[in-house]
Amino acid sequence: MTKKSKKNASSKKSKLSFPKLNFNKKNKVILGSFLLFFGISLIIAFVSFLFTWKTDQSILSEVAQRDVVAQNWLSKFGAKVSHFFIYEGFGLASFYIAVLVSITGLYLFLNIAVKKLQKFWLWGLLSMLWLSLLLGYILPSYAILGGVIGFEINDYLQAYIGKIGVGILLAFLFILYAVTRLNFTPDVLIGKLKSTKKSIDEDFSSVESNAGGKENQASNEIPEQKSREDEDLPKEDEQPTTVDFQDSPTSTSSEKEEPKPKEKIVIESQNQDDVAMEVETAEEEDEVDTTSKKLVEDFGEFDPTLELANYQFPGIDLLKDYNKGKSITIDQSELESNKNKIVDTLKNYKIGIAEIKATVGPTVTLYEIIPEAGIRISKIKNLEDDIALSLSALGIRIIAPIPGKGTIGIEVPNQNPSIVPMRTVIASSKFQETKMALPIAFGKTISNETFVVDLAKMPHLLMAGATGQGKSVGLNVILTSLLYQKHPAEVKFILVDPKKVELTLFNKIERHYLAKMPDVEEAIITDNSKVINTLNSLCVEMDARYDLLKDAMVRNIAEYNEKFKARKLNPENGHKFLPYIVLVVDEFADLIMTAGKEVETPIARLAQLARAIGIHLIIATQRPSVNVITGMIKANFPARLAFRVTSKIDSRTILDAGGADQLIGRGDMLFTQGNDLVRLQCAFVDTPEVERITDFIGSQKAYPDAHMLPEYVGEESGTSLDDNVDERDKRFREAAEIIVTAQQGSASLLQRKMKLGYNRAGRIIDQLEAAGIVGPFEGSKARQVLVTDLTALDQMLEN
Ligand SMILES: Nc1ncnc2c1ncn2[C@@H]1O[C@H](COP(=O)(O)OP(=O)(O)OP(=O)(O)O)[C@@H](O)[C@H]1O
Repeated sequence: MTKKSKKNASSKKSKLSFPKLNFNKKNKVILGSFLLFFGISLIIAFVSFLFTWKTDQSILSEVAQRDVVAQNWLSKFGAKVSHFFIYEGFGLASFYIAVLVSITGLYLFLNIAVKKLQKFWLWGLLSMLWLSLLLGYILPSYAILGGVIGFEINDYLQAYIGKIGVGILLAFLFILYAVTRLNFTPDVLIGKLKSTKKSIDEDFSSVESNAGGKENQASNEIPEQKSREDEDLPKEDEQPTTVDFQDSPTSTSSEKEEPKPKEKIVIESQNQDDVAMEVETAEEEDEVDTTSKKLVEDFGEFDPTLELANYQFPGIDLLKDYNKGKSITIDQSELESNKNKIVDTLKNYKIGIAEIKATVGPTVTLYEIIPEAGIRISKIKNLEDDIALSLSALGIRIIAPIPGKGTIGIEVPNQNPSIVPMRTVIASSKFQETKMALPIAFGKTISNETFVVDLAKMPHLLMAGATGQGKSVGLNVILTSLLYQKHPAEVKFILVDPKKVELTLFNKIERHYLAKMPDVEEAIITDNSKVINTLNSLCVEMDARYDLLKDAMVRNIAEYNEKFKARKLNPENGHKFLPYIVLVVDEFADLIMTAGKEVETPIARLAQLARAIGIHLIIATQRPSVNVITGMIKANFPARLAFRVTSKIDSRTILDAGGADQLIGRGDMLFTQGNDLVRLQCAFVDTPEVERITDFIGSQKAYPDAHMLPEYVGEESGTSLDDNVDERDKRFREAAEIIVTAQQGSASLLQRKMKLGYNRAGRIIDQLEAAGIVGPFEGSKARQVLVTDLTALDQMLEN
C-alpha cells in the first residue's frame, strides 16, 4: 500500500471511530515530559513529606478547602499524594514508584524503546514490596517507614509463621533476587575476591619486576615496541638491510571483543502526523550466554598464553641477511641474449612471436610470449625439449598456456640466482600482517612476491625432492615461520626424524613447542617403531577433540577456541584450549618401508578427518614412488610441494604433472594446492640460524613438560596389568587415598597434589588400575573410581 492511500485510509477511519492514541514522536514527547515531571514532583513531595507529614496530617481531610495551608513543598497536592503512597502505601519504598515513573517519562521523551522497561518495572515493584516489608518488619512502630501495606502484611504473615519465620522469608527473598536478577552466586563472589587478589598480586609483582632486571622491563615494553616496529617494517620487496628488529615482531594478545550493540532501526516518517515505526532486533539471550558474559566481565577473556605470559618471540636479528649490501641486479645482456635465443629457436620451428615480456625472479626469469595469430599452443608444448636444448640450460620449464592469461611462459634460470633469505620473508608485511591460522612464508614467486600460505587451509602437505635439493631447508622454513608467529600455547609439533640429524635442534624447545606421548624420553621420534604408537595416540587425540567439538556444538577448532576464550565452555566438563598440532615426518619412505600398513592406516585416517580439529600433517620424502606415496595417502593430501626430483615419473607421482624434474635445485620448487602449479624459490634458513632461534626460545621459561598426547598402548606392546604388590610405587597408598577422596581418577590430579612428574603419576594410575581402584582409560575423560570411600579402600588394601 502506498503512503498516500494508507494515509487516506487512516483519516477515513478516524472520522468514523474515536480518535486513537497515536504514539508518534510528538505524542511520545508530550507523554514523556508529563511522566518525567510527574515523577520529579512525586520525588519532591515525598522528600518534603518526610519533614512535614506530622503537621500536614491534620489538614488531610480538608484539602478541598482553598484556605487550608499545607507545609508540603507541593502544598495540599504533595501532602495528599505522599500520604497516599507513603503513609497508606509502601512507606519509604514508595520512592521506587517516583523513580520508575520518572525514568519511563525520560525513555518516552528521548524516544527510547520502553519495552526494555518491562523488567525494570517488574523488579522495581517487587523490590518496593520487599523493602516495605523489611522496614515494616524491623521498625513496625514508625508508620512512614514501612507504610500501612508493609505493616499489615507483616502483621498477617507473623500471625501464621511468626517473627522469625518472616525474617527467614525476607532473607530468602533477598537471595532469590540476588541470584535471579544479579546472577550473584557464591562462586562468583569467591571468583571476584580471587580476581581482586590476583590483580593486587600482579600489581605487586609488576612493581617488583620493574624494580629489578632489565629483561622483565623489556617484556613489559613489548606492546609499545611492537607498534614502533610496525612502523619500521619494510614493505615486502624492500631491501631488508633497513630492518632492525630488537624484540618480538609479533604479539598474540587476544583482543577483547566489544559486546555487539543491539540493532535498532527507527523508521521516521516524513509526515509529522504519521506513525513512526521502531523496529527492534534485539536477540534474546539465553542463560548460558549471560553467565559466560558475566565471567568475561569478571575475569576477562580466557588467555591461553597466560601461563607463559612473559614469553618473547624470537627477533628478526637472529636471522642472517644474506643479501646485505647486495642488491639484486638484472643482467641486461643476459636478458637480451635469452630473448634472442627464444625468438630464434621458435623461428626455426616456424613459430612467430607477436610480443615478449620478461619477469625476473630470484632464480628464474619468466619470458611471457604471445605467439602470432594462428599458432597452436600444443605445438609449442611439444617442442619443449628442443627449445630447452637450444637454450642450453637446465631448468627450462614451458607453461603453455599460463593459466588465466592465454600467453605462453618459458622459465629460464638466471645465471646468478639470488638467495631469498628467511629474514626477508619473515619481515615482509604480508607475513607480519597475516591473519592466517598457521601462516607459512615459503619464499618468493617468480615475480618476486613473498608467498605466504596457510597450513590450516592446505590442510596437509606432501613434500618430495631428491637428496640435496632443499627439502630439509624447506622443513626448517615451515617450522621457523610458525615459531615466528605462534605462541607456544597455540601450536605444538610432533617431529619424526629417522635421519636423527635434521630436526634435533628442535629438542631445545621441547617444553615450549613439542608434543609427545607419556613415558617417552625423547620428544623427537627417531625410532620408526615408536611412530606407530604416536600416530595412534594422535588418532585418540583426534577422536577426543571431535567429542569436545560435538559437545560444544561447533564445527572446527577455531570456533571451539573462540567459544572457550569467551568462557562459554566449562573446563570442568573436560573443555580446554586446543593448540594446533603439526606432525612432521621426514623421510616418509623409510617409515613406510619398515612399518608399511601400520603407519599408512593411521596417517590416512588422520589426513581424512583431522582438518577440522587442528591436526595437520607434513610428510616429506626423497623417493616419491607409488609404493611410498600410495593412492590412499595421495588422495588425502591435496597440497603438494616438489623440489627437484630425478625423473618425470617421480614428478608425476608427487604433482600429477611433469616439471619437478626440470627444476634447478637449491630450493627451486613447485607448489600446488590442488589446482595451479606455482613456481617458487624457497626461502633459505641455515642450521646456525635455526640454532639461534631454538636457543633463544629454549632459554625462556617453559611449561613443566612437553605437551602430552593421550596414552596409547599398542596391541603387542601392551603393558601388562599385573598387580604386583612389590613393584608398587612407594607413594601408592597416598595416591590411592587422594584418588578415592576426590573420586576422580586422573594422573594430573596426582601430579598436582603429590608434586609428581607426569610419567610417575601415569605409572601410579596404571598400578591403581591393576589394583582395581580405578577403571580403564577413557580418552579425554577422567577414569572412573571404583572404590567409594576410604574405609572401603582400607579394607581392600588390607586384603
Ligand atoms: N632455499 C634455498 N636457497 C638456497 N640454497 C639452498 C636452498 N635450499 C637448499 N639449498 C642448498 O642446498 C643444500 C642442500 O639442501 P638440503 O639440506 O635442504 O637438502 P635435502 O633435500 O634435505 O637433502 P637430503 O634429503 O639429503 O637431506 C643446502 O645446504 C644449501 O646449500
